[in-house]
Amino acid sequence: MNAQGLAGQRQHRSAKTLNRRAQGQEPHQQASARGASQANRKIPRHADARRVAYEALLRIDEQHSFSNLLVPKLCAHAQLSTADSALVTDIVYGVLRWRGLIRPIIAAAAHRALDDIDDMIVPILELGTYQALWMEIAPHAVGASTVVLAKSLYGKGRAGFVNAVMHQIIAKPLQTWQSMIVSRIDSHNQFERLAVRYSHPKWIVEALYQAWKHAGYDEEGDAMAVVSSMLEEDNQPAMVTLARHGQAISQEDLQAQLPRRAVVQEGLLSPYALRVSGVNPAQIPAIQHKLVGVEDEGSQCAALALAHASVEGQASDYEQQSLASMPISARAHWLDMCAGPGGKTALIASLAAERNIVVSANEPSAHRANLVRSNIEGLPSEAVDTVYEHDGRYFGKHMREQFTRVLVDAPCSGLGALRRRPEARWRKRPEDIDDLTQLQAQLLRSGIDATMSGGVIAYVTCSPVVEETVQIVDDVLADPQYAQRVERLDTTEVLRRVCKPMPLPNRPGDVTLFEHLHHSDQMFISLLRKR
Ligand SMILES: C[S@@+](CC[C@H](N)C(=O)[O-])C[C@H]1O[C@@H](n2cnc3c(N)ncnc32)[C@H](O)[C@@H]1O
Repeated sequence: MNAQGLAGQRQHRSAKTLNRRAQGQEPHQQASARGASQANRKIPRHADARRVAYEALLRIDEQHSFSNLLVPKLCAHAQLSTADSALVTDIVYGVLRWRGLIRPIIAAAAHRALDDIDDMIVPILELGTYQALWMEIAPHAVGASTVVLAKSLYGKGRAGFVNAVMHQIIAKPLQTWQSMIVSRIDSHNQFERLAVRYSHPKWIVEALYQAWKHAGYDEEGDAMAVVSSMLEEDNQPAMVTLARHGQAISQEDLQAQLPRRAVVQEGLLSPYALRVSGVNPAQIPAIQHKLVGVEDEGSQCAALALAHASVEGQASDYEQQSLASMPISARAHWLDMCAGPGGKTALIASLAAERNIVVSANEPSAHRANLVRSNIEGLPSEAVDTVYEHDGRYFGKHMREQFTRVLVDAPCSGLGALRRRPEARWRKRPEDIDDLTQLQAQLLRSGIDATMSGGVIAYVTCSPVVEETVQIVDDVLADPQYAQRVERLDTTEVLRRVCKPMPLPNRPGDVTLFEHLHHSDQMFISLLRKR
């Protein structure tokens, strides 16, 4: 199958789905196995783990559910054991991550296009393929359990088909399938080859390539090999990272609260970070008391960069004269303009409080604004004076030059955090980025306008995509209204000063953190100062 064949197959498939949606029908309402399926699909209590995984996949596809919310809910409903719940999570997340390769394998093994296979059977084959080729589960046992699942839901006929396809699939190891499928793609189409090998949409592979080329790291080495490493990282589950809220608790006291079984690693980038696995964060007392949050290290670096960049002139005077004895309204203020759910708010507000500075947070979504309020409960009451629910563009107009530091953690495509959201890569569209860039630029302008002379603005995204990052900053700074009034700071210098030693670009200016280099989410940080 050539590149166009694979891409065409996916497009055709989604066109088929969209067409059904346009007619008011969900995909499951038309395929041939459907009549029986609806009755059989009600998950019984104590259902088999694979049956729960199947239901999760269907609902994620049909109802656009989020896997991180749906899977625990279904596992709880089915009263699965902890081990079975972990199995369901592994399988569902694995299929969601790898389906860009799993689907061509199924099509090749079935000797037919995926569109010619019943929509209700494809997820059963996806689950079987992932378990047989990716997990260390005996392939023949997987084949048998996959056939049993198909038979129990859709009867003997379809189980026979599943049996035949699974038989083909387990006959070859993953590497053989991978090479075979990739070799069918034109060797000149390197992006498509990487897209299929590492199961990403091609446009994301191209966007990551461009992001790397712009990021200013050592140019030695093959950029395509670097992109392969990034894609590989996207397919690995991320470790949980904790962020201590400033001096609220020491690293030692936090470690003492972790259960013995926890695997603990010092932060790689942030002095406030602790990486953990084998522990449910919700059960750690310091998390319950909001002295510590769950926050990726890239985000922690962004918060630290804002807090430690040098302010000058009026902003510097304000910060130095800000005293605990002063009323809150008279103290220096920082603004967290796009704050929900409040991970960065808690860290920057704890750092600000150490200097008698107050943070104002803002989040237009009421639900997310409440998450911000909840996230800051462990901080001293004067650390955050208000959680506004405005559109961020309000501040540049109505609170001009009020803040000494402003964080614009802009809404973005989130392509830098794909490893945390297994289904996200298939839901994003290049048009999503076009829709966001205008808002991103307006929020940055608003942030600059809300900053007083000598103050600092951090423009941050958890996306490395050039159009959402460096291009936004370049365009705003090229505008004559801002060109003379704003200078770009050297973010590499600030991160070198406040974070642990880490790879940084070879030139001064903005920094993009990359999963494969920093083992954090991909985070873009640009620091600007108002003249
Ligand atoms: C990347 S998230 C922020 C993450 C947050 N800073 C944290 O660390 O937890 C972007 C946020 O911007 C909010 N947002 C969307 N449109 C906005 C607007 N017009 N003005 C301000 N915030 C907006 C979104 O609701 C979302 O919560």
